[in-house]
Amino acid sequence: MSHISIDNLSVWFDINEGRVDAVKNVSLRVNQGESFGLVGESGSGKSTILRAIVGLTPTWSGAMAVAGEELGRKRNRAFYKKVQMVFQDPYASLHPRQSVDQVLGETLKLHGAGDVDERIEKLLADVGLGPAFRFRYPHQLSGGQRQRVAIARALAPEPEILLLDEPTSALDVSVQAEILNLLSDLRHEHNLTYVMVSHDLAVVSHMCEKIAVMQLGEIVEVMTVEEMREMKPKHPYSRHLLESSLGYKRRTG
Ligand SMILES: Nc1ncnc2c1ncn2[C@@H]1O[C@H](COP(=O)(O)OP(=O)(O)OP(=O)(O)O)[C@@H](O)[C@H]1O
Repeated sequence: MSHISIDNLSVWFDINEGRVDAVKNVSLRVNQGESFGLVGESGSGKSTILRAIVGLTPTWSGAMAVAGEELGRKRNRAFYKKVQMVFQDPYASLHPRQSVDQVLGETLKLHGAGDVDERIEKLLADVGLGPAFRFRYPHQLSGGQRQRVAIARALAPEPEILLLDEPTSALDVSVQAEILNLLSDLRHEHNLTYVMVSHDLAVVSHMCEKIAVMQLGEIVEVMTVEEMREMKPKHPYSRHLLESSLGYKRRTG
């Protein structure tokens, strides 16, 4: 059974100028423990798929299921215990007036955890932050450290699935690899399933086993990382994306 299954998902937004069809008839399957990448140009609908899974898009049709349970219109606490999201911008995702202790403590209490002190220290250690970080505020942290705190918060309910929306693109290049390596280690240590959005093919090829290429709201191709590395994408848009990411010019004649 797939850990995440999506069938014929369409998501649209009704705005003043008319209707935006952000995701069109998308189907995908993610197995337990797998890391699944969504790539494609800006505006192709990648983040909208993650937002639809967590219940942040009001208008959608199709079917979505997580761990065999069909998702309805509302998500309950049990859902958020299973599925957590890490956003792109760790500056926006942490409340400036909440210390690390408060951020993690509140999340743990919300999900009914006991031994909160011990769990906070364990979460900090899991994301490579020492106990000294516990009483810091976001403005006292670097971008990479903030993203580590955001990841610790996502891990607090002991989820099965992490949805990662460009988790390193707001960070300095020098810390991007550190955070990606941390996420890889955490996946193996906690047996997590990932769906990761990125427009950087190097990032998804490092992180994911399967990659879906999106264009204009549709998935045009799903390929394995081996197929991608061997330059075997079938769809012309996937080939274009791959070639441009390698900075590599096709010879035309
Ligand atoms: N709340 C919203 N209201 C109206 N249109 C929206 C809304 N959210 C997203 N869209 C539109 O839906 C489309 C898909 O957006 P989405 O953010 O999913 O793309 P993306 O592939 O994740 O892009 P990026 O890589 O730039 O984040 C875009 O045309 C976007 O403008």
